[in-house]
Amino acid sequence: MSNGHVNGIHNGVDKMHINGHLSSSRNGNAQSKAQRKQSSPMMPAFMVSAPGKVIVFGEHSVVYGKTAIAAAISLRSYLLVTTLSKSKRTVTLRFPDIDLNHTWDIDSLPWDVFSAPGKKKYYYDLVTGLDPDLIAAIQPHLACVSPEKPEAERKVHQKAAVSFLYMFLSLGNQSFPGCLYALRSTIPIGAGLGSSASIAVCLSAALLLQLRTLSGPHPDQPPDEARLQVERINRWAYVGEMAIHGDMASGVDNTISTQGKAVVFRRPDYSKPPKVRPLWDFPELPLLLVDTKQPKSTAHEVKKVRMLKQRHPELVGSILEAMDRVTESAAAVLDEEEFDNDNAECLGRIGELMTINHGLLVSLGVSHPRLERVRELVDHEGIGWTKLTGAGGGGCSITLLRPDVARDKLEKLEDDLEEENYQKFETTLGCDGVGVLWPAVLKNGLEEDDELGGMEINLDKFLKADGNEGVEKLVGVHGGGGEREGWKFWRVESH
Ligand SMILES: Nc1ncnc2c1ncn2[C@@H]1O[C@H](COP(=O)(O)OP(=O)(O)O)[C@@H](O)[C@H]1O
Ligand SMILES: C[C@@](O)(CCOP(=O)(O)O)CC(=O)O
Repeated sequence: MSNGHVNGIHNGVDKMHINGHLSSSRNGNAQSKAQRKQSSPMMPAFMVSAPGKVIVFGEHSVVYGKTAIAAAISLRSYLLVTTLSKSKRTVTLRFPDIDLNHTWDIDSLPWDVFSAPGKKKYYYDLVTGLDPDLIAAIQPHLACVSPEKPEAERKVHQKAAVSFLYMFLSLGNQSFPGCLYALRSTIPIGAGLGSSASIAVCLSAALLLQLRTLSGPHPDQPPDEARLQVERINRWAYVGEMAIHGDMASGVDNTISTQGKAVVFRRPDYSKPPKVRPLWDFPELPLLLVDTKQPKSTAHEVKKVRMLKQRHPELVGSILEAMDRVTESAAAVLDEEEFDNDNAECLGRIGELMTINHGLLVSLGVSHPRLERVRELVDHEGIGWTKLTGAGGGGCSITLLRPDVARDKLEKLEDDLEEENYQKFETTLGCDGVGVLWPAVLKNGLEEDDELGGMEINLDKFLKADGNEGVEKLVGVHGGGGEREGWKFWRVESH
């Protein structure tokens, strides 16, 4: 780890004090004056951001240790973290996309349960399952979240809240400063594009930054060090994902959201970290991303497959095995040096594998008539190859477009989709992973290290920003390539 200030944050030995190793503020004088951490100035407001993803191959089979290929997309979540003055002992989530605004009194949270011997976890721990006692301790603090809302909305709120509270209570301690976490996302919610994972990644990165346990990102950081930071963020984001989806979550969503670009992912042993192979040269595939606008539940679809597997272990086992072969074949094709994303034959090979993958997903029962309708429209016109992406049961599909497809055919498809209430998304694959804007100030063309100027991202404006465009403009995303001024990313590539 590098020393000194990184990104304006101290790192190094003092993190141990903050993350609970030495701190014992609740029993007063146990800590000697000499050991006590010097009071530090209030942190500036800062932002973190993490992308959504598409699973190109291997959803569901990945839950059973098979291979998946996933790529980060340009749709992202943005989290603005504001530290409150010392006297304010509250923590607030303001997530206007889902109309959630909830405040907990920090001192009323179940710190004793989370810091009990055998329960306490540290920022460097690998947590591979949720602790039922800790989940139980959180329940009373969820019960008060949006009690007046209809059941469906309440569930969405509680998922976000449980993910946050589990991470906050595991990583933090009672002397954590009062904070406000404001979140906006350009990723459609619950559409199979990894909205929950991107939020878990933002929250994990924010908490680890607040605890001063991360170094960087900074431009001259060695890739090994950057990888360690990204690994830590990912581990805790996985905990947040499990809190939403249960222990069956494979971790592919949070991994691609943290790391960015594209990855070949496998988790054969859930007690160990996954095996992740980055695909640095992931080709710019001509993809059409379509949201069916049919709500789905990942947990429900994953459970359906589990039950099917219990009823037909051998049959489902062989389907999962076939899915693994499809993904491995696709990885091999994408890895070929001569793979050319403008070449019809190359695309056809990937397209064929997508069609097979989709067929296998259908046989597991995770498609939906609205997904099949997209496939029908695309197949009828011979436009490309379509598969569902994510958990299925609704959500999104991806279509790999033939390079020679006539413009008018494509326009007709787009019109048909619009008429039938589908939403098309323009997005790029292989985008950056988790990023940090520290402090939350846009330089407006000034030099990076110019201390004098810049425009602070205003909380109120952020909360009220109009749609995806408004959010992106406010956080400094501009230009067709999604350039972001001032944002920094952990650079893990070593080539
Ligand atoms: N923009 C958002 N603001 C707040 N919470 C969100 C947002 N997007 C997603 N979430 C949380 O993530 C959950 C969706 O997770 P999930 O069903 O896995 O969908 P996805 O497939 O998009 O990841 C929601 O119920 C909500 O708790
Ligand atoms: C179905 C699954 O493979 C992917 C789920 O993706 P999403 O939540 O629909 O974005 C589940 C998992 O990998 O944990």
